[in-house]
Amino acid sequence: MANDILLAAQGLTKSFGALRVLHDITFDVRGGEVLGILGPNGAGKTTLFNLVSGDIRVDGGELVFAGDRLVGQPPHRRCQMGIGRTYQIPRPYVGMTTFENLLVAASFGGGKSEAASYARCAEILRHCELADKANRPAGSLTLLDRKRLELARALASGPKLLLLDEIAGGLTDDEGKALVALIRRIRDSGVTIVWIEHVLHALLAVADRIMVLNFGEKIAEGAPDEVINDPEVRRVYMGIET
Ligand SMILES: Nc1ncnc2c1ncn2[C@@H]1O[C@H](COP(=O)(O)OP(=O)(O)OP(=O)(O)O)[C@@H](O)[C@H]1O
Repeated sequence: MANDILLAAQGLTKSFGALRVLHDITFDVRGGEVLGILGPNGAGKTTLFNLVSGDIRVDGGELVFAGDRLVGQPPHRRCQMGIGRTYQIPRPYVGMTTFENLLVAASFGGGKSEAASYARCAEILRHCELADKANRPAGSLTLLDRKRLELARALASGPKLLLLDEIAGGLTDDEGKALVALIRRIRDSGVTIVWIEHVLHALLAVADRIMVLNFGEKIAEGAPDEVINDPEVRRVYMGIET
C-alpha cells in the first residue's frame, strides 16, 4: 500500500465553546510514511489526534481511513479498523505487569485468539526491548520504558496507522536515539506513522514530511528541510525573524 493514501482528512473543524481550536484542516497520510506534526503549544495538534482516534467528535469535515468513513465510528471501532495511538502522558495500567498491559491492548484491538495474542505480545515486547521487563509492574518502569510500553500497547492492537503524541519529551540524548531507532523499526515493519513532537531533531531523524499547525490553521506542509526553513514556520515555531 506504499504511497497510497491511508488517511484522508478534509476540512476538519473543531471548537470548544467559543474557542476555535481547528479550522478547515485538510491533509493526507500516505501508506508507509512518517508524517511529523509541529506547532506551538495550544496549536491544536492533540485535538487533531483526538478527532482521528474518535476521542472527541468533529464539528465539521470528513475523515476516510483505508477507504472507510471514520466520522460517526466510536474509538474502539477505529482501533479495530487499524488506528492505534499513544497519549502525551503514558497511560499504563500501573498495577498490571508489562505483559498484561499488552494483552489488554491486544484484546481491545480484537480479532485474535488468546494463544495468538500471547505470541504476538511476546514478539512486540522483544521488538520494543521490553522482553526482560515482561513481568514487572508497569508502574515500576523508567520513563524510557514507560514510553516504550506506551508504543508497545499501541502496537498490540495491530495498527496500520500509529499516532504518536510527543513521545520523545523528557528523555536523555541516548534514550531519545533509542526511541528514534525503535520508531524507525516500527515504520520499517510496515506501520504508517503520524508523530506530533517538539523534540525537533528526533522528528527530523525519521519524518518523511512535516505539517505545521498554528492557532488551529495549517501554515506549512512538505519536505522536512523545506518546512523548517519556511520563514513563517521559523517565526511562529522557533521565534526566529528572518
Ligand atoms: N476538551 C477540551 N475542552 C476545552 N478546551 C480544550 C480541550 N482540549 C483542548 N482544548 C484547548 O484547545 C487548544 C488546543 O489544545 P491541544 O491540546 O490540541 O494543543 P496542542 O497543539 O496539542 O498543544 P501542546 O503542544 O501544548 O500539547 C488549547 O487552547 C486547549 O486548552
